[in-house]
Amino acid sequence: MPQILSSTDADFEARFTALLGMKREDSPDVDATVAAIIADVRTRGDAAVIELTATFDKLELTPETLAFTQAEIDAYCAQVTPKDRTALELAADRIRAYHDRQKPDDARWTDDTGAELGWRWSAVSAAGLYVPGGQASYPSSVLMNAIPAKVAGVERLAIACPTPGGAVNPLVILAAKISGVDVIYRIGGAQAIAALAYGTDSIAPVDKITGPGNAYVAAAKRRVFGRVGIDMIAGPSEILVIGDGTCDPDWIALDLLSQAEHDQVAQSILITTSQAEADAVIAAVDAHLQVLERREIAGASWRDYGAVVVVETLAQAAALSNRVAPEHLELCVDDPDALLPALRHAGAIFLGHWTPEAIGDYVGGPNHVLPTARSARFSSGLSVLDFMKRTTLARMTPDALRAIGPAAETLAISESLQAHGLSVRARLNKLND
Ligand SMILES: NC(=O)c1ccc[n+]([C@@H]2O[C@H](COP(=O)([O-])OP(=O)(O)OC[C@H]3O[C@@H](n4cnc5c(N)ncnc54)[C@H](O)[C@@H]3O)[C@@H](O)[C@H]2O)c1
Ligand SMILES: N[C@H](CO)Cc1c[nH]c[nH+]1
Ligand SMILES: [Zn+2]
Repeated sequence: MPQILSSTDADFEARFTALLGMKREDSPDVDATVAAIIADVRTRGDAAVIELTATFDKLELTPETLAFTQAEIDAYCAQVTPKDRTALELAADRIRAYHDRQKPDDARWTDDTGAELGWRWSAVSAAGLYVPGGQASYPSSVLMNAIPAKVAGVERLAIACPTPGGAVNPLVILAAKISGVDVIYRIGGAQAIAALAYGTDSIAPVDKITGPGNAYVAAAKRRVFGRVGIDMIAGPSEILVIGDGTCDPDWIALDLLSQAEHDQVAQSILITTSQAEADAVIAAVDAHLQVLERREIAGASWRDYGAVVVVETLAQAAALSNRVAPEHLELCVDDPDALLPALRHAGAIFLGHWTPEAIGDYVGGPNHVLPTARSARFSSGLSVLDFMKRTTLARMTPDALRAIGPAAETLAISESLQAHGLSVRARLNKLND
């Protein structure tokens, strides 16, 4: 059974706070394991990656087989059915169209002193794209990572994707080909993140690592940050549905299960103003859990981390949702636009009964790599900007330097940084010659 809470219960605040504090992924155990894996890869390079892949993915590799060859890529792509290819291409087109709109503009202007100022955006040179592959395979995550990187103009794209026991989903390979990826490594987990960050003899290091993954992947990304850039913590999936009793409870149940089936530590929460809806959704989830293919994973997630919260008003629901800051937020209410202004913290919001979160996972257009573990309070879903950085530009003229240079000199003296002041003064003196 999930946790069942009612806002009128005396212990509601304590129980809701405990729900927020649940440790689903950042446990000290995971972090200690990840620290040891990263250290091993830094020390032993390919040998460590190969050994860890044998341990965790039950796959024997050599330095020569770490990456798929072109012949393998072509052979896997040829296995994809026309129906699957068409669906993948539709998804790719929609994701590209959405992300094309995110391209930022450079800026350049001259202020009233004559100083020319601005900024210029440029792409990182090489990106490492993590595509999960432990408990499920994710062709869609290939597109969600690679397309914004391409739109940004990244020169070299490397994918890391585990293939447990050597099992390969041909759609993952086709998605990589469609989106212009340069190399696909069949490695996963913390060892893949470490290899992309630090490099090995066979794996060239990248500048930025993006993409979702399980708790080990998320912990590894936290640890390599600084050596490389990362997008965000996109860990085990989450969904929060706000209901007002107007949606089919079966639809809500399936939406909750769609994220629960990702991982035993995924989290699905319903907050509703209707006790009848809460009861009906719980019953519908139970019914689906009898037959769902991934019922073990989804059932464990629902039992251990699921929650149904009954509240008195939608305003209350919105306030609680903001405290959760979920990865995905579905507004299964009669008037989602009326509720939207009250919702500040969520990775992605899905408006109305006709917008299942699963559309966003595949074909909606927005990115499905989204912040989890309450990090939507301060970060956003993957975008073109994650693959770019902004460089500022400045050009002084003699007049501009005359106007603002003395203030710089004064501030340099106040910081006891003599050379700073002198570098400005040398030019001002020249102007006074
Ligand atoms: N937030 C998002 O945007 C988003 C998007 C898609 C998927 N996801 C999440 O990605 C995750 C995918 O997880 P997954 O497990 O299927 O694939 P994964 O590729 O993330 O993880 C598999 C790897 O985990 C490592 N691993 C597993 N057990 C380990 C252990 N005991 N010690 C050390 N390493 C270990 C192995 O190296 C293995 O290769 C799910 O949690 C899913 O919810 C999130
Ligand atoms: N819901 C996941 C993000 O949490 C993304 C995904 C890919 N495929 C299916 N779902
Ligand atoms: Zn999903």
